[in-house]
Amino acid sequence: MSGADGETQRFAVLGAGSWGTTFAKVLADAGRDVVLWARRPQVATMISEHRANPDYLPGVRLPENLSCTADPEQALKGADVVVLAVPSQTLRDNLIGWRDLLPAGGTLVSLAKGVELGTLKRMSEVIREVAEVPETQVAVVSGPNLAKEIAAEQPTATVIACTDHDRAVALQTACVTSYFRPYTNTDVIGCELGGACKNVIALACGMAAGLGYGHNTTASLITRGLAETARLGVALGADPLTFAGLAGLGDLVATCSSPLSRNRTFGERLGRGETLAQAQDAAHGQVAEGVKSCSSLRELARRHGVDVPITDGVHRVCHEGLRPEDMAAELLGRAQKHEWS
Ligand SMILES: NC(=O)C1=CN([C@@H]2O[C@H](COP(=O)(O)OP(=O)(O)OC[C@H]3O[C@@H](n4cnc5c(N)ncnc54)[C@H](O)[C@@H]3O)[C@@H](O)[C@H]2O)C=CC1
Ligand SMILES: O=C(CO)COP(=O)(O)O
Repeated sequence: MSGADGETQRFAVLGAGSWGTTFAKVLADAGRDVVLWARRPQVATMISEHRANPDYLPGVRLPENLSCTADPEQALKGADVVVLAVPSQTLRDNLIGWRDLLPAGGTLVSLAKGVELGTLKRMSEVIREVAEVPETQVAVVSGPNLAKEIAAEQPTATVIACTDHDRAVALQTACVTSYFRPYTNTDVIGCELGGACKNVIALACGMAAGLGYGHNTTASLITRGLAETARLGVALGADPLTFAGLAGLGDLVATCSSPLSRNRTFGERLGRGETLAQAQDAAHGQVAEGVKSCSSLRELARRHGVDVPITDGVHRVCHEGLRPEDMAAELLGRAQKHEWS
């Protein structure tokens, strides 16, 4: 990777939703040369001419040194680092369209938090497969990173995970700002699992809030959610310590507690008795990844013989008509056990 200090790299951020736009702002604020790709030309025009992306980040002024285009070829021209910021279930198809434009030897970075339906692959696995690159060329960013807070330059930390430590350090250097503090990790599996699972647990916490339950219920779901995330992660080869870190507990707490979380908000609507379709309408096209990842994670856990009762309940509420109050009763009515068994 050119420029270990991050100075000479050119970044393409593909996806101008909440997180893609915010991450591009972070890179621009860090002084990097960055081009953002927006799917809709009107979004690209709005960003280029008015320094704003009001559909996703109302009230946020984007830096002057951030350019935006709706042409992927233009976004990717000369890029050393490609940041993928589209919803996880769309990553494969988008990447197939961009494959021939990707830089040889460049770093591919996933911002997406999900597990692909059908293949049950993590996003870095999808990237490796489609782009035909080694795992050392793929990095992921994951942590307590609610886009709107970061766009408002509120302090936060994150994890940049790559099996190639030097590559992770180069990215860390490239995106550090006064409000954004990245740490490195080589446990890509754990960081990705943490990011995908917390969306499902946030749906459960939202359901609990919608049912009128308080902080004890939320804390119990967060803690037992972390236990099932770690169980699954370890079965897949993750380092258990990762789940105590920013991409595990950190992201879980932020997402399960914040009204800014789309997953938690979605779950809250279900808990109040709305249907899946009503909750989807209210999301206005913004992604609540856990609604799909609950199914892929549940299947992944089944294949590895891992018990994930909260994820299973969320799947059944979202896709099999179980009522949230019945999910709560079922979770409480399970056979009693030791906390760590
Ligand atoms: N928003 C947040 O606070 C954070 C989001 N993430 C993750 O980043 C990924 C992207 O999330 P956001 O930017 O928040 O999503 P979003 O819903 O705000 O934006 C998604 C973007 O992808 C584009 N896109 C490209 N192809 C698409 C397709 N086929 N269908 C739908 N959209 C398509 C959309 O036009 C839009 O610009 C997700 O996996 C999410 O879990 C991770 C950390 C923070
Ligand atoms: O990943 C996130 C925070 O780290 C964003 O969560 P939501 O997708 O639920 O808004």
